Formats: sequence, C-alpha cells, structure tokens
Amino acid sequence: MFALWLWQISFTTLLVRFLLWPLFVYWRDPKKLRRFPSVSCAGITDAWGVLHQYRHTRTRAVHEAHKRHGEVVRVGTEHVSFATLQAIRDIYGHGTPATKDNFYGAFVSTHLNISDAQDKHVHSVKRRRFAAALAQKSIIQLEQSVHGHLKRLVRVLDAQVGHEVDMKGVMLHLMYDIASMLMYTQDTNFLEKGTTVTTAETPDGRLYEADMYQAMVDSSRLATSAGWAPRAMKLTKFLTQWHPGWARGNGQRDVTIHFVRKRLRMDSERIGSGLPPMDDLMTTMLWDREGNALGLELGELVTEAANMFNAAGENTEIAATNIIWLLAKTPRAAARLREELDTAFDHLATPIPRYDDIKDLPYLRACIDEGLRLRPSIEGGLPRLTPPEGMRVGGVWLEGGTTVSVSTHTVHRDPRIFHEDPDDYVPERWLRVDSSAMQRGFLAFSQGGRACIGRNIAYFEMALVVAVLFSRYDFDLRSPDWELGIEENFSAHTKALPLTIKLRDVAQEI
Ligand code: HEM
Repeated sequence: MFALWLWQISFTTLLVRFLLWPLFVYWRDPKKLRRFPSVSCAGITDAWGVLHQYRHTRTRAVHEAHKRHGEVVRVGTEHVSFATLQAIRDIYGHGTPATKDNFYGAFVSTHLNISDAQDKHVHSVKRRRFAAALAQKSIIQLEQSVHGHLKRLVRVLDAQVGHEVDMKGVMLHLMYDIASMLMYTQDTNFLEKGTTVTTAETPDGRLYEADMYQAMVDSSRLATSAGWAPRAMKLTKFLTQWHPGWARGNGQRDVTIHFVRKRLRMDSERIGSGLPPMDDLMTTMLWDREGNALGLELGELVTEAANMFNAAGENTEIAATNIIWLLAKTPRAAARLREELDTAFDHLATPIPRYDDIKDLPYLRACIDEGLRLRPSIEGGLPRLTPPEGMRVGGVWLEGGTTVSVSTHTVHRDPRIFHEDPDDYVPERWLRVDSSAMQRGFLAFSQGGRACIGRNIAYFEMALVVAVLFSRYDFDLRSPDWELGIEENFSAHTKALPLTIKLRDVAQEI
C-alpha cells in the first residue's frame, strides 16, 4: 500500500516537473520567445540541447535549424540563437551589457576562473592578471622553448617517414607539451612518450597515473551537456551522477593539483637559494609585480591553471590538426603555401624558422585563418545572458535573463560575409582587399572583452608548426575525399587523422 502511494507521488511529481510545468511556462511565455521559430521541442524542454550535446550533434542541429528557419531561432526554453553581424556586435562587442551565461556554471568547481566568471569586475581582475604575461613580448621569451619542441617534432616525424601517423595524436602531444612549459615550466614530454598519461595527485596527496586528455574530454562532454539546461543544471548533474565520466573527469583536477604543487615547490626552492621565482603563467597567479605573494587558495590556483592549460593546449591542437588535414586535401593550397615558405627561409639548412621570418607571410596567415573559419576549435554559439533590464540583439528586443548566442558554425559559412564557396577551403579569400569586413564575422577567437586572451600565442604556435610541417613534409590522405571526424564537446575535438608522411626533399637531419 505504502509502495503504491510512494509510486503515485513520484509519478505525479515527475509528470508535473517535466511535462506539465514546462508546457505551462511555454504557454505563459513570460519572455515572449514564442514569436521565434523553435527547433524541435527546444522551446518546451532544454532536454533537446542536453541530449544533442551528449551525442556531439548540437552545433550541427542548430546550424540546420538556421538553414531552415532563418537568422533567429529559439534553441532552448530561454535561449535564442542568431546568425548575423549585428548580433555579433550586440552580444560580444566591447561595451555589450550581456554577461557570460549561467551555462558556464556547469564547469565551476570550488572557485571561479577567468573563463567562467560572470561578474564583470571579478573577470577584469582575473583578465588583467594574465594580460601582461600573454602580451607580445612574452612570445619572444617563448620562442626558444617552442623551438626545442619543434626540433622534437621533426625528430619524431622523421622517424616515421614512409609510414602512416596519426597527426591528431602528434598535435595533441606537441601542443600540450608547449602549454605545460608556458604554464608551469614543466616538461610533460607527451610527444616523445606518445601518450597524455601522467602523474595525478588527489587533494590529500595520493599519487596515481591518469590520462589527462581523456579526463578532460570526459568532463567537458558531461559539463557542456549539463550546461545547456542552465535552469535545471543541479538536477541534470544529480540525475547523471552515476555516469563514470564524472569520476574520470576528476583525473583532470588531480593532474593539475600535481602540476601546481610541483610548481610551488620549484618557487620555494629557488627563493630558498636566493633566486627570483620562475617566470611563467603560474607566476602571475602567485606574485604581484613587486614580488609580494598574492596568497590565492589552492582551489583557485588549480581551477585557473586547469582552464588556461586546456585553453592553450586543446584549442591550438584542434586548430593545427584541422589545418593540416585541410591542406593535405587541398594540394593546390599546399603548393602555394610551400612556394611562399621557400621564399622566407631555407628549410634544408634551417628546418625550424625564426618566427620573425614567417610571421608576416600573407598566405601562411590566410591558410590558418581559413582553417579556423571552416573548422573553428569552438564552433558552437558562445552563450551570453541579457542584463536584467533586457537588451536589443540583432534588431529585436529581448527580456532580461534571456540566453543569446551567435552560431559560429553558421556565420562562418555565410556567403554574404565570406563570399563564394563558403563550404570550401579557399585561403585566397583572406587575401581580398575587402577581407577586413570578414574579420567582423570571424568568431574563431570570439570578439570583445571576453575574446581569447591567448590569440597572439595561438597564431605564433600555429604559424611555426604549419611552416615546419609544410616546408619539410608531404602528407598523403587515405583517399582524397577522406573526412576528418569531429566529436564536439565544448570544443570541437577532432578524431584521429591518419596521414602517410613523406619527406619533401632530401631534408637535413637535425
Ligand atoms: C587556435 C587556438 C585558440 C582558439 C581557437 C581559441 C578560442 C577561444 C575562444 C572562442 C574563446 C572564447 C570562449 C568563450 O567565450 O567561452 C577563448 C577564450 C579564452 N582563451 Fe582561447 N583560443 C585559442 C588559444 C588559446 C591560448 C593559446 C590560450 C592561452 C595561452 C588561450 C586562453 C584563453 C582564455 C584564458 C580564454 C578566456 C578569456 C576570458 O574569458 O576573458 N586560448 N579562446
């Protein structure tokens, strides 16, 4: 009797919570969003976005909805997606009243980091801390260390000439090796080890081995999925707590704890021997300019470090992998790129160029920008929240507390912005005299006050990697129409990229 009664209560609660209440809210329409065409049942339930994200198909589904319904589409109970230049300016431009959406709360652990802080003041304190360290002059400091990594890259690839290599794996290991030098002055050496398995440390000090990349992908998949139900995030996390991905995701936190504790010991040893602290991105979180300790808690150091390490590692890895694939399948563009590289440096004498020799090469930059346009590392719309008083986006008035975004995948394919053949890889489009207009529609690094803070470093790394690879090697795809798959989480992680490597000329051993 009691069981029956309990069952009836549970059934009624679920029915009200998940069906009747959403239908009632949809009908009442407090934010007046029914005027926009809605994709599938997204206007009634956020489960649409959560499930699509979990299956890695959300961005493509939003893109299809824009193709079907036009420039403004409702993609969540309180989320409107746009695909216009005006909306980019309104949502992301400098001075926008919109803030980061509650979506980012899905990634928050014990403390906020630069990427998930919503409050503008909290964000600007964090952003200022990193800005100086990431300014152009740091690129010069970074060059020597990146050269060392590129020499390793050439050694690893030379040993594989004539064989098929997974270039996604190679880029993943290389870019995370560079990121760990930038962040912690620690050499992960993933590239030569051929794995991202490394030492992790629980908060109470137990050491174990974890696959850092897999842990990051697992937690990103689940957190991004939960994030698309920002108003039922706790419930979504509660209902999915059994999922092994959450536990595996802890590996990412524990790897970072190990990096950070090791890094703190490095500083205390140096200071103990009368030397100044290290000079890397961690330094900006540990010491102010006068050398006084900032005293941040371990939780804040760990979340900032994990966020920056991933932002630097995964997005450059994804970008480089996509660019290599697009050039390998577009021999005409690869040939023109090689011609330009050959005028800039002698790859036989110097396989690793100086950044100064290549940084202003227009076609190299066009190849990178075109790769980032067609296959941006983050291709979904970046969600923002309208302020309490509401705001106008792309010519329409939206009530306060509405989630808004611009679908990067969609605007990057808009022929009104990027001209003809927007689905093709055509670096030449970036050489047009009116290409600056395309910059307004270019969202690979987002725009405005929350745009990528590591953009210069990203271009620096990508330019050097692409220059080294395409001056020295030829890459053969399994077949000319072979497609590089994507498994989108927050970032659009690529699948494996098998390419057969050939030396372009008789290249010198280094
Ligand atoms: C090709 C490489 C890269 C791409 C495509 C990329 C893209 C982006 C995008 C789209 C955002 C905005 C995310 C959002 O609004 O949620 C962002 C933010 C950010 N990126 Fe990058 N990024 C790259 C490389 C880097 C590097 C190398 C670093 C660090 C050295 C970095 C650090 C950051 C940080 C800290 C933020 C948050 C900025 C803020 O909220 O103020 N990124 N990036």
